[in-house]
Amino acid sequence: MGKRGGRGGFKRGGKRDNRGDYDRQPAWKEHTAENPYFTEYYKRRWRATAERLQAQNIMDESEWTDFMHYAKQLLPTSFRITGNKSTANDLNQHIKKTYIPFLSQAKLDGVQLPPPKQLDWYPDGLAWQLNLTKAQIRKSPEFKKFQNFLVYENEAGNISRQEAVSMIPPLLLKMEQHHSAIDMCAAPGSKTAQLLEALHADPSKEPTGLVVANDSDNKRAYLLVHQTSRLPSPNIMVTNTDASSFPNIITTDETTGQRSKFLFDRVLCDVPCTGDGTVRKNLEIWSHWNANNGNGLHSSLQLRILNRGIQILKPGGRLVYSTCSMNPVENEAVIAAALKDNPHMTLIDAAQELPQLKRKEGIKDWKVNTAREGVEFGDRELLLENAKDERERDRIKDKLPTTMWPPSRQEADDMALERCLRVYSHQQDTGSFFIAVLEKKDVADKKEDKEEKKDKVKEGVETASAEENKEDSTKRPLSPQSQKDEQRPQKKTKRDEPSAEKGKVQPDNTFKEDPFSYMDENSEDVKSMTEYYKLDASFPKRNILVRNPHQQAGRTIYLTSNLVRNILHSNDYTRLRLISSGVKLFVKQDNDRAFNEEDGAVNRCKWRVTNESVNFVKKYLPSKAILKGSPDDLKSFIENYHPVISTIGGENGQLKNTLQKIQSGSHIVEFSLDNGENGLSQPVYVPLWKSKTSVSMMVDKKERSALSLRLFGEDVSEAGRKQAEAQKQREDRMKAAVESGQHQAVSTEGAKVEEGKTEEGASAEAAKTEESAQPLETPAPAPAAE
Ligand SMILES: C[S@@+](CC[C@H](N)C(=O)[O-])C[C@H]1O[C@@H](n2cnc3c(N)ncnc32)[C@H](O)[C@@H]1O
Repeated sequence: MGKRGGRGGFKRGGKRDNRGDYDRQPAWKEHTAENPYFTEYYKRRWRATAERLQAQNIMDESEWTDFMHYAKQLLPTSFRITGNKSTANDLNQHIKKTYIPFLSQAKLDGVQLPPPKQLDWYPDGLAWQLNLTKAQIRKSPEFKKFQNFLVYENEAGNISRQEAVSMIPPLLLKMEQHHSAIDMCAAPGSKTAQLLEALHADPSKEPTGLVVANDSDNKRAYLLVHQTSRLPSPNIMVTNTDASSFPNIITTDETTGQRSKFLFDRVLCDVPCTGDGTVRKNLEIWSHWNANNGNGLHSSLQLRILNRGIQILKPGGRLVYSTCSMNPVENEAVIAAALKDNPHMTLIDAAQELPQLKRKEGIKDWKVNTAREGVEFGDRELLLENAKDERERDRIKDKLPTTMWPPSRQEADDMALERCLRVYSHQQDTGSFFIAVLEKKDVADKKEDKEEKKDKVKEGVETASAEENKEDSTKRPLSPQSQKDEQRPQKKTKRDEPSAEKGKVQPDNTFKEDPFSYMDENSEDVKSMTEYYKLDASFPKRNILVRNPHQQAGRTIYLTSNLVRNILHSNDYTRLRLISSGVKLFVKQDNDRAFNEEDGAVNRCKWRVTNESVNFVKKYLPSKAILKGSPDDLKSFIENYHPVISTIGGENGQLKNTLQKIQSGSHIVEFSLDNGENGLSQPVYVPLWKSKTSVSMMVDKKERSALSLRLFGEDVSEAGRKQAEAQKQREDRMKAAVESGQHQAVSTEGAKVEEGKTEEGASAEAAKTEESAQPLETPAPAPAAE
């Protein structure tokens, strides 16, 4: 989160100097939900002159106790139902019909436990909150079952654990299927997932938009590759750059060949922040919190990222800036500075959007912690006046730019800073969050704006607009005023080098990704794929991507959208620091000996459809090329990884007859599974690999288990059986230990295992390795009999 450690130097009880209290912050007691500096910063309790009663004035005095009460409670779990609209509504109905009734009866020690509740402000009721402790869940058989269901569905990518308030920014971005969006600071990717869902909301339409998920941290960028693969999309690009100098993207008009700068319809700046809105989840923030951290982030990163976001936003486009901090220096101050510098940007009144969401208005006045300069809430001009020499003056200018201070009341009113949204923990039992929704005036508005400005200039109200001169320079991220004030050199990035400015690509030796190239649509490999699968002529053959410079099919073949293809043709991927794009389309299946040696096979094709691409590929197949299966058939595939064909679906299985007749290789099966309650009203499509006498369903084990749970009420898969066995063994061990008087030691161990299971979620995702990011689609080995 870009948090910085507090500066050392002043120990608790150490020598006092004149620098004020905030800078004396000691290494506070580990993980105590208290921090007097936090309280003093947001609400002063002492020296209670009327003006100082609340240092930042972020909420009414009367609310503070309530706020602190919630801030000290652990955060309830919240989750969203993911996927397109119809599958998400299905699963939501399943939760309501299958789980809520019996969870509403659940009691612990005779006391009724609160069932999960829908977040009333979230569209279509697709987000839920569960307010129980881990221990309560563990002890309640009903909730334990529900927890198990959540874990499986989360792993299968059908639900996503996400902090409730973190769901707000993408909703306010109003992403549609034709929009191109960039998530500038995207990892671990929960908001990117929401953008992708919006892009694919209507499964009957092929989206023309784009989602670029960017993060400057290399490891976290790979986490994005994993996270975005949960919602496979040909319209995704994952990049690994510093958002404050995000490179210009070029696109080429296919008819005229004209190259132009690409701008986004939607920009999300969910910037690194001090994170004090997440204290209910990240307890360590209580001990590390320090007002200086917010000061440091304001100009070094947050404002620079926002300014770059504004530069790459299309006129008429929408931008959301958000932080999980309550600090006005990281919030309204950044927005005010950006608005001053970009008169073509306006704050949108989002009062009517998400009407059920309780929120407070943005603030127009705040104070800046200047304790390091010896005055607690100092005035910048006075500090500069009192500086003892030029060096100190330069340091103050550098550390405390003017943009940190509030604009004049008139300016704040003109900017309508009250339109920013502040959401606090006590309002609806969540974390705290800050969101600002901005819009870039479109061309028509701009004309009006210019006219208006001319009039103003005539009237002598304003001098020429900075907007006309606004260039897309990564070297001028701060406002003209602050530039003038600061006269300090900006940190240089590689892209700031003169040759980069002239369009020459600087070799970046730190970037080691394999190249991206598109296959020749007339190549033998592409022909073999299209002929074998009988792909419709509308299949976008020219968008088949490979990861080598030779346009040759490697082990994995990807599919991208037209727009991604255009971008990849028009830009050097190393300049964009592109690390992945598109959806995994086919994987080479070349280790099935029986298949390779099979006699008489026509159009033998070694490219098998992946589970990620099955829903795209099936749209281009003639309907008779899609096999049909029943719930019994599916059960055979879930129970056994490589069932022998003759055993599939029991005695009356239809699918086995078809499988016995068709040639070996990759096939797609449609399962109609709706029983009115399982939340599977849409057919489920899965890829199969048929070998000589056996078949494998190429679906990873987590998804098998989730399907099994929905269909049969239990996990009948091999993995599920093993897990159940392990659980039973643990319980037996615990029982034995209790009997032999070692209860304490073993139950702790048991609890740890359970916790590990229940903690699978956004934060646990972060720890996942690349290995686990790979789907567990192991190619079917030829059965022993073959
Ligand atoms: C608040 S988190 C983003 C959370 C994310 N939007 C989500 O909802 O899952 C901030 C992210 O910004 C990244 N970051 C920090 N500095 C950055 C920069 N200069 N450019 C791009 N990303 C940056 C961090 O690595 C971190 O992943």
